[in-house]
Amino acid sequence: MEGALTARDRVGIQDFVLLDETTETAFLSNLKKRFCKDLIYTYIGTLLVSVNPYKQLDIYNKKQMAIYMGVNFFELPPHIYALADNAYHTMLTEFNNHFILISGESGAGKTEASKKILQYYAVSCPSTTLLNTVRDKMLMSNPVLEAFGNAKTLKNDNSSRFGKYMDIQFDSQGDAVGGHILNYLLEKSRVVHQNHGERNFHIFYQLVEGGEDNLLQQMGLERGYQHYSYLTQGQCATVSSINDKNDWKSVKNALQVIDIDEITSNHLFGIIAIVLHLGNIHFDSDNKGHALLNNNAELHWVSNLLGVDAYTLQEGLTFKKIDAHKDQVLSPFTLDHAVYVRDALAKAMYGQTFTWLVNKINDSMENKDSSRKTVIGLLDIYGFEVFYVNSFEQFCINYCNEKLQQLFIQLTLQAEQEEYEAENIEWEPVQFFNNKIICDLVEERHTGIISILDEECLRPGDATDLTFLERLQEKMGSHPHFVTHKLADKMTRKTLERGDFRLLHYAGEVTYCVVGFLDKNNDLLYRNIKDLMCQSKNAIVKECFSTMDPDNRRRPETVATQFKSSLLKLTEILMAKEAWYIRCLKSNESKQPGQFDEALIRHQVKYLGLMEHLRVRRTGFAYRRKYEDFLKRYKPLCPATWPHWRGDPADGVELLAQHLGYLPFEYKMGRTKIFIRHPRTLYATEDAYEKCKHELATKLQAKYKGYRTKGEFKKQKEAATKIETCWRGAQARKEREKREWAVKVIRKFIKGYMTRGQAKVTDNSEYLAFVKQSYLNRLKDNLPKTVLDKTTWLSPPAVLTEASEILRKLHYRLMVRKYVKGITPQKKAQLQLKVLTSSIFKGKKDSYPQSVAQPFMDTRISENDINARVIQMIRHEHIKYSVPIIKYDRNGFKPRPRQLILTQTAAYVIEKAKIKQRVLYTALKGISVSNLTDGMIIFHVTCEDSKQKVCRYTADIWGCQNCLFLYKYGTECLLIV
Ligand SMILES: Nc1ncnc2c1ncn2[C@@H]1O[C@H](COP(=O)(O)OP(=O)(O)OP(=O)(O)O)[C@@H](O)[C@H]1O
Repeated sequence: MEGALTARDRVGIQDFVLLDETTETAFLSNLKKRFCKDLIYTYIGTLLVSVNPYKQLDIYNKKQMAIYMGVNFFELPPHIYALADNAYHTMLTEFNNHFILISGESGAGKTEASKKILQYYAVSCPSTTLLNTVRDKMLMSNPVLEAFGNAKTLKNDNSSRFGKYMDIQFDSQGDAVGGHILNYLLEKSRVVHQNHGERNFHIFYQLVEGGEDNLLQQMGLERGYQHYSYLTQGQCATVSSINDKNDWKSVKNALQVIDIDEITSNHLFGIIAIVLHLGNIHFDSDNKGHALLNNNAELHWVSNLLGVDAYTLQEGLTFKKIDAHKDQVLSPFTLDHAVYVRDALAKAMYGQTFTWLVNKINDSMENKDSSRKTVIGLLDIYGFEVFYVNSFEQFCINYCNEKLQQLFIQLTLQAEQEEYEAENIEWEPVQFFNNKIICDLVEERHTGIISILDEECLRPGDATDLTFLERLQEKMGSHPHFVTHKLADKMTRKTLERGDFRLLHYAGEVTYCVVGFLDKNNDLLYRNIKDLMCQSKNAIVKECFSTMDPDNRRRPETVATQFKSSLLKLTEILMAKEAWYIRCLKSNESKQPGQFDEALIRHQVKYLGLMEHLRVRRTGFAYRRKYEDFLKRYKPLCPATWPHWRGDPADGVELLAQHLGYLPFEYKMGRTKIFIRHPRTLYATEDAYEKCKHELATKLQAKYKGYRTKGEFKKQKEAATKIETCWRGAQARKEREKREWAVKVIRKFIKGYMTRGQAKVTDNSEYLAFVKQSYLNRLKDNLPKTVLDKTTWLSPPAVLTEASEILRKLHYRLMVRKYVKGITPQKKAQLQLKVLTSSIFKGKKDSYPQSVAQPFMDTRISENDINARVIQMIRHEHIKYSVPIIKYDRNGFKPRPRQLILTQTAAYVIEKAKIKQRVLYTALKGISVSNLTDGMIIFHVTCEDSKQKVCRYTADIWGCQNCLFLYKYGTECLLIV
């Protein structure tokens, strides 16, 4: 695609600066050559000349946009995208404000150009969801403003009938973050009157053609423009290039995007309906010539839609209220006057609504972030107009174009030449027509046309359009750019009516008809009507009329003066920004594609000052910069100036230029600036800078990374040291605490030791506890292992003497118990025998000691011995083990085995033993020892003895004649049955 485009673009010369000759013929021939090949754009340096092709060209798609993004001006064929992109990038690099002045006559393609630029920014700028919303609002403001502010004229089917200056705000990243629109002088007269072949504003037709049935019904409207007198005066409501039905849908959709909700939209369309109904209100006159309303239905709809009293409205349309002292007098209007008031109301309502709409759009596009932004302004203002009949509106529009041409001259031709002079640059002056003389003719205080018009509007007495003309003639007299029928020579007079005046504009002659000048300039609305509108239920009408002129008593500024002031402000806004120019040329009057009307284009080339601009560009310099700025930007390109140039900036720049290989004719050194002749030289420098920037960036990046890593390392080291210090501190504190604790413990220990003999007090309690614990611990490991070991028991500290003794006893008991438990019945029997023997023989028999170690093989104990021993044993208090014995129940002698601890029941046992003893002595017939090793001693008792209760009783139990007393031993228990 790019290749194809470049190939096509080899036709003609892309930049007029490179033309061999700077004649008008050569210029037009190049323009035509390119136009015939659909190459509608050509440069004059950085100025873009655009010729309206009147056909859709395939050069505005996203692919094309991508090709032009971030590419230097002259690297690609001329295009509006190239200009938009360069303005954008210059704004970003220099961080300053810019504006793109789009000029040309009506129908030359200004609005289209501004739309293309907006679309380009919408696609090329970085986007986020939020930014997309802003972007959509900016884009969608166009169809809304076009619907309400554009109309079909003889020159253009979509002619802007208002001036528009739109600021696109960018943040430092280059994101489009907001927008603001300034609107200038809407051609309100079109609401009530259209010339033949022209239409009212598009929105009226869109509503009656595309509006939904119920909406139309609600507003009392009928489908079709033919029902409305405000829409039929031009007799050309249907236009082939306009599709009102589709446009209606787009507008409704766009209103939503710009945050206008359904209720507000209905109020907005309600106003359109009110205007249409107003247009259908007709008046008759009574026999006194006073106006009478003859169409109550329309009045009803107007009052209904406005939400005001119908009678008051009727009164306002047919009477003037005059304050006479404290009373109010109603003065009836003539028929013409009533029509005038009706139209004035319709115009005011539409005009105010348009301003409201612009404000609403501004609200929705507003960026509330207060950070600094740069802007690119787009100025799309109505182009120079010459109609068959030109009125006050054309006068204002053409005055506006004069001002813009003046600005162009000031910023390009004049300023440029003055600068060369000031900078001492050799220069061959280029002659150009300075239109300041015409601007002065229109706007000069006291003597300008606007001042005279205002005077006529404001002076008391019967001022009329004709008296205004007379005053003009008086004051302007011999001005070379002003002619009237009276002042003209014979030849010219033929072309002028008596009520006309002619201005020789920079773009050509325009004859203005003075009729309506005073009324349009006054733009008055009677107070009673205004007050009534303030009471309207339609929120927009109410808001608009309430804020109209807050100071009700002061006469508002005239329309022309307001317009003059707003243009002055606009000039100031533009002068503070860097300018980019698009000069639009109309290719033919009949809006036909492929037609290159040479005469028409020659005329435009002439009045737009393109030849002069070309000459200045060719002999002049494309680029200039202050030495300091130039050096600041490009110093990295030369080792001598990088990184710092300490000497005179001019010398630094000279060195830089030489290092970059600038040829002597390519640049000039001025007093404070360097002037570079061709953009190519600058772009080559810029490319070298970009390349160098990358290298520098890599170096910087490396340095920065190193610096950051170092910093990071330093930080880490510092952190480590800190942590270490903290940790050490914590450790030291811990150590100190430990030591303190140890000291305390030792101190306590010593104190405890010193007072160990005393009763337990605070000072020795811990020590004693320690001593106890350590004694018990030691004791635990050093307990005597055998029952016979009587020496091993550790000697206790004083505090534990008693406890130690108890423990010792317990331990021995436990050992004894264990020992006893571990004794086999045989061994037990042996032992018992041994014990018995010991009690019998110890100390009595010489051989006794030797017998102790000898196990008994049989018993040689006499029955009496045993008997006596048993009794002794029973009596023995040291039997400490539980013994199951028979307890004799006194009531019935029922045996009941009972577990008794003998130590606790010694008395009882003894008592029983006595009984037994008695039994034994009386009933015992003999004792025998079992031959078996069952450890049984058998007591033989006679059972016949009836007195022997025990025996009898035992016999009951055993069921035998011979009662058995079984005395079982050999276990730890003693059993008596
Ligand atoms: N680049 C273009 N490509 C195709 N058609 C174009 C182009 N520029 C303009 N036109 C056609 O010319 C018509 C008039 O253009 P535009 O409305 O931009 O003129 P204008 O200079 O803004 O006029 P006015 O001053 O009356 O508003 C457009 O409706 C469109 O049909």
